[in-house]
Parts: sequence; C-alpha cells; structure tokens
Amino acid sequence: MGDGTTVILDENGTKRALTRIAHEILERNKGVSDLVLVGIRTGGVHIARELALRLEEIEGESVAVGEVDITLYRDDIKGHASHLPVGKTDIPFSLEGKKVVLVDDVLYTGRTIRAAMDAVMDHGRPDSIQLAVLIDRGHRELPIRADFVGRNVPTSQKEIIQVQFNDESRPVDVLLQK
Ligand SMILES: O=P(O)(O)OC[C@H]1O[C@H](OP(=O)(O)OP(=O)(O)O)[C@H](O)[C@@H]1O
Ligand SMILES: O=c1cc[nH]c(=O)[nH]1
Repeated sequence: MGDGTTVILDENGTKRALTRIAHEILERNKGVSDLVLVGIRTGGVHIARELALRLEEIEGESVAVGEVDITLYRDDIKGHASHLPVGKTDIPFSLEGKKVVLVDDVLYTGRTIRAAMDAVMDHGRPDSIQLAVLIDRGHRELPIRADFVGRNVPTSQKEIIQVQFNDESRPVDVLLQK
C-alpha cells in the first residue's frame, strides 16, 4: 500500500481461512454435537459468528455462540480495571459437558486467552476448551497455543495486526501495519 500497510488477507482470503477453520473444527470434534463457541469481545465475537454460520451451513445444525469480556480478568491491567469500561459476559447456556471452542481474531501474548479461560471456567465446567484464532502473530508470553489458526503471521513487536470489520460486523480484511 506504500504507507507501511500490507494486506495479509483480503476479503476472499479471510473467508477461505474461516471456512477451513470450520472444517478443521468439525473434523477434530466429529461434528457439532456438544460443541459451543465462545467469542472474545470484540473482534473474537464477530469471528465466532462467522464460524457458527459456516458450521451450520456444513452440518445443518446450529451451534450456540457465547461472548466473554475479559477486561476484569486481564493480569496486566489489575489495579487499573476500575477505570476501564467493562463489557458484558454473555454465555446464556450451560457449559457442563460441552466442548468449548474459544474464538479470537488475533493471538499475541496469550494473556487475553488465559483470562478468557478463567472467565469460561467461572461460568461452568466444560469437558474441554480449544482455541481458534484468525491470526497468530507470535510473541507469546504464556504457554498457550491455538488449535485452529487462519494464518500464522511473523511480526515484530512494533507491528500491529488489524482485522477490519464492516458495519455489519463481517470481516473485511486483515492488515499488517509497520
Ligand atoms: O494475546 P494478547 O496479547 O492478549 O492480544 C490479543 C488480543 O488483543 C486484541 O484485543 P483488543 O484488546 O485490542 O480488543 P478488540 O478485540 O476489541 O480489538 C485481540 O482481539 C485479542 O483479543
Ligand atoms: O497486533 C495486534 C496485537 C494484539 N491485538 C491485535 O488486534 N493486534
């Protein structure tokens, strides 16, 4: 783009990556029975909804989608959390005996995912938790890895990955900003 921005995934590339992840989730879990998705606000929720659409299209069965907001759980903002806007965690179904697929748009240090696992476990006791992300940009600070990855993108710590969504919260593309 000439301004230090590179398109990592265009709209079709993003769609294909999400479709592949949906197939991988189905293969790993042998279908959608007992499967639920939990998206991490805000980008992860949009990606979770995209995956749910695809799972339903492929299997002909709907998959529940919950949402977690991990603002209060993040270990690097403790003490400051009261100054931050706190969103709603909305998991309107039981997690007992479920296979939870946590969904986020970008995986970076892993702190968001650690916090999201806390939030999920506070809500119930699922059989298992798996992780699906559209982009893994590396630089983990915790022993966390994703089970399903749209694209691995080697980055420097100065760079930023931006997953863009349109007004209907559908993913448009993924940019790398230097
Ligand atoms: O692995 P980590 O270092 O924790 O970083 C990854 C998180 O950072 C971004 O969230 P952000 O807080 O920017 O919220 P957003 O989804 O609303 O953009 C991204 O959506 C992940 O949730
Ligand atoms: O580059 C990054 C890092 C964390 N979260 C993002 O959305 N982008």
